[in-house]
Amino acid sequence: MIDPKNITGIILAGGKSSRMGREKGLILLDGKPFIQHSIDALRPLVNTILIVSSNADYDAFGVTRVEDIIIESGPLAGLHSGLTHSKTEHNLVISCDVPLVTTKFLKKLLSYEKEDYDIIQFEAEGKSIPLIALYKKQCADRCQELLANGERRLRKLVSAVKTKTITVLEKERLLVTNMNTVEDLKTITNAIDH
Ligand SMILES: Nc1nc2c(ncn2[C@@H]2O[C@H](COP(=O)(O)OP(=O)(O)OP(=O)(O)O)[C@@H](O)[C@H]2O)c(=O)[nH]1
Repeated sequence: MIDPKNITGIILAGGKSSRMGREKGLILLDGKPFIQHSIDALRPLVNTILIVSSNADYDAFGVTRVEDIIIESGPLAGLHSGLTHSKTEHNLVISCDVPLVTTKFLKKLLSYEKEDYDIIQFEAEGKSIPLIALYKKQCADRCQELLANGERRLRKLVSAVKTKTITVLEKERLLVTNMNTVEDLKTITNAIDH
């Protein structure tokens, strides 16, 4: 397992939340904002947490906030900024809209560290999940090159570097639920209430 002092937690929260209609990271689930769920899941595994967003409302969470260096360019640019600001080789990256992710689940990403991958990500039902993943800081340079070429697709980064993909178990599927719409929120609120 990697020492927490060698890992930074990076939470991407700089999106437009246009499908949800309000700032996703601030939505309450079980009385706690999504972003606080992410902070709590990361906290035991890392010494430093960075929120990547231009929204100063996130300053209320007592965590360092950094802004995108390349603006209006989506999650790849958020990742670029987070990795550029990070002072550690290893970086646990999550989006702010997966509030059911747990520490135990994230720990799985840390167990392959000796194999020297640039990215260790999950996949579920044939779809990769690069926004719940472990990244080497050196990926920042590749992000920058891609963005400079007008590329915004995270999967272009994933396919360009040494990547390990771990399949999410059936019983873990709920944990990676991505909340993009009010419907998603209703479905999940019902699922965890029952
Ligand atoms: N820092 C940063 N994060 C971003 C950016 N775009 C998206 N994200 C984050 O990346 C994750 C996935 O974003 P999406 O759900 O694809 O996009 P979104 O803009 O948040 O939502 P929609 O407007 O509904 O597409 C979320 O945690 C976003 O906050 C960006 O330009 N900068």
